[in-house]
Amino acid sequence: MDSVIKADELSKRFGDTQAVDSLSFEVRPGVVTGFLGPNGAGKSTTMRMILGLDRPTGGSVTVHGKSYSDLPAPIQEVGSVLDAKAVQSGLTAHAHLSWMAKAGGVPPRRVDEVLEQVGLTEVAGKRAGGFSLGMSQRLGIAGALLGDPRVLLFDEPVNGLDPEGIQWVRTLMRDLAREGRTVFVSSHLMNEMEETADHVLVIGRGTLIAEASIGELTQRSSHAHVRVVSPDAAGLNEVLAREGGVVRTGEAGELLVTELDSARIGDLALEHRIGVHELTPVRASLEAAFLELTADAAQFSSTVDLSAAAETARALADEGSR
Ligand SMILES: Nc1ncnc2c1ncn2[C@@H]1O[C@H](COP(=O)(O)OP(=O)(O)OP(=O)(O)O)[C@@H](O)[C@H]1O
Repeated sequence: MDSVIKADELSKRFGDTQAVDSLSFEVRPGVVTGFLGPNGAGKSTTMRMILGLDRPTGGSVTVHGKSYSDLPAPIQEVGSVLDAKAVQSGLTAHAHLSWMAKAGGVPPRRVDEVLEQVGLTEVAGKRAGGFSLGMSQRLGIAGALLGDPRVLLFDEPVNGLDPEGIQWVRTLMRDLAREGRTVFVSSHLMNEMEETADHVLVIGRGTLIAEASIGELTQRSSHAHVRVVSPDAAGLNEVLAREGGVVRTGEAGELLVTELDSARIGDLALEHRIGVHELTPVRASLEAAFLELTADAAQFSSTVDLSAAAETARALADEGSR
């Protein structure tokens, strides 16, 4: 499918800081695309440039082939939450959204619809300034959905949310993508992206370090394997090795097999009349897969900034293990 957001050699310099450095990428509709990178990597600046809030110092970024300022009805094409606390704190939730609707040419009935959608109907008449961070995130999301846009940008949307709020945001993003919308969401947490995104762009020091689908990344990784428990582990080990399996033995005597999938392992066990008590495909964690990917990129690609890749992998792994 055609890309909706397209960055071409996009760059932004603030004084001595190269916040975004010749970044090229495309974001497609119908999936959640994660924008992953450690703090300060340039994610917010990139999102601000997509929304026309920061001017690129080089390159360009477009939405549906146009720069944001050239979109005829921006709020009805692109919805965003950059800073959940950026509401007019003196207004009620309802008044804040009504003001946004009026400014954006959106019918007033949408206000009640989006309040309902984000679960804020009960507190619609309360001042937004008194909202908790979770409620503010919901209000920010209501504002993003107001114009029923086909493109949604979320900058660190789960920061400060409780587990129930996090689950709610994840489900919402997946639902929006399933409706065919383009969902672009930033995070500095690898684990977060693993649960939410279908595809990830990884940036470090303003440059693109890796791009992959989550499935590709975690299934192709050498850390992906099949866990097999058998009363005749030694016999099965021999059979699997003969058929091209690479077998390690785990701490509890289980077999950890790569190069053969679970169906083939099950068939071979049956053929040789060997009992199997457990047969579980285990995906690699995104973290392990990413460390491997950046190591590969460092080995094979001259276009990747090696020290940035290593630094990014380290920073993301540190965050993940915290
Ligand atoms: N208005 C600004 N003036 C000067 N420097 C800036 C400005 N905005 C961002 N920067 C710098 O640009 C770099 C990228 O920042 P950016 O906020 O885009 O990163 P990020 O990946 O979104 O990280 P975070 O999650 O911490 O916001 C950082 O070094 C930051 O200090």
